[in-house]
Amino acid sequence: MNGSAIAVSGLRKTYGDQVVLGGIDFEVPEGSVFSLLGPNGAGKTTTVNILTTLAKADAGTVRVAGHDVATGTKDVRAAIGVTGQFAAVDELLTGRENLRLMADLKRVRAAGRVVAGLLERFDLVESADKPAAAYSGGMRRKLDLAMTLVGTPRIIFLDEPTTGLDPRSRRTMWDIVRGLVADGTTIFLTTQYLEEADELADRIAVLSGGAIAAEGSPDELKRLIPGGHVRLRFTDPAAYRSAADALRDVPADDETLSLRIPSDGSQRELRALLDWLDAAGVQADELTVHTPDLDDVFLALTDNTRTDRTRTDNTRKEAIAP
Ligand SMILES: Nc1ncnc2c1ncn2[C@@H]1O[C@H](COP(=O)(O)OP(=O)(O)OP(=O)(O)O)[C@@H](O)[C@H]1O
Repeated sequence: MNGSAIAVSGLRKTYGDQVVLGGIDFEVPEGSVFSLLGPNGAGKTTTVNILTTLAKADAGTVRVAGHDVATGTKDVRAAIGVTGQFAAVDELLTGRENLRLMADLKRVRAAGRVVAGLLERFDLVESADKPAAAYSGGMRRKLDLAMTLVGTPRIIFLDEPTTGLDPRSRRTMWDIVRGLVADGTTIFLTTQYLEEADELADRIAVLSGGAIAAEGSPDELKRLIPGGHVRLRFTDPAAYRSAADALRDVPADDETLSLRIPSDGSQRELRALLDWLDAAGVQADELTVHTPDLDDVFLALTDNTRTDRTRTDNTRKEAIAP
């Protein structure tokens, strides 16, 4: 396998006149986490579908676990696990029965032991004999992932694995993913949560306009874009307007009544900024120091079509002295 779990070259896919993937290339080393990000409609699911043999490419080559997806469909399917697609949870069956069914389908030996091990690992022992219909969203996602792991696939596709989970369940999922990677599993992750990609991914590719707009480690991507900023927020539209007039060259957002001032967030720059605001008679209600994060990378590299951006934790809030 040359150390590559997934190798994609010149991958092209169109629907009618629409070029969804305009010849993309990327490689995922074995035992790593690769995250594909992009605005809604960028082609993430299309890519996952092609890589998992559910859709056909128009051109290019895709090798997964050393097999060409076009000619080695069976071999690819035997090597991969996909959450949310192949491993559909049957609501009427219990967690244990769902796992057992999957184990039987995959002809796993010592199925009872494998199932018991997975229930334990995913902390589902207590609810193992309840129907999946009675599971919470988080438990269902855990069961879904547990079902994906039956047969120990070497490459796992996780399509938005933590959407809708509370922060604790999300962290549990992250720990599970880290455990899988520590065991040598390769993870291909799509997520709406940039914080999740930041936490888990070794490499991230940002898909936009049919091409990979940037690829690199989370830190490399953050270095691609200019530094941080200070955001001033106002509650009074008149105060906002006069501040926007006073600070003419600063990007302003009329909807949120906020101004975005480029800054590295250092104490020296903040002091100078506060002096400048005082001199200009600007009185904001909230001042936020924002260091570059993946949200910034995402917004800089894509067409700003995404509005449901999530905030990462590196935003500090500070009160302005009246
Ligand atoms: N079977 C299909 N027939 C026609 N167009 C399709 C088909 N599947 C996807 N598309 C189009 O291809 C584009 C990419 O869709 P895709 O689902 O891959 O995007 P995505 O990045 O996964 O988006 P999201 O974040 O919303 O899930 C969209 O414009 C979509 O409408």
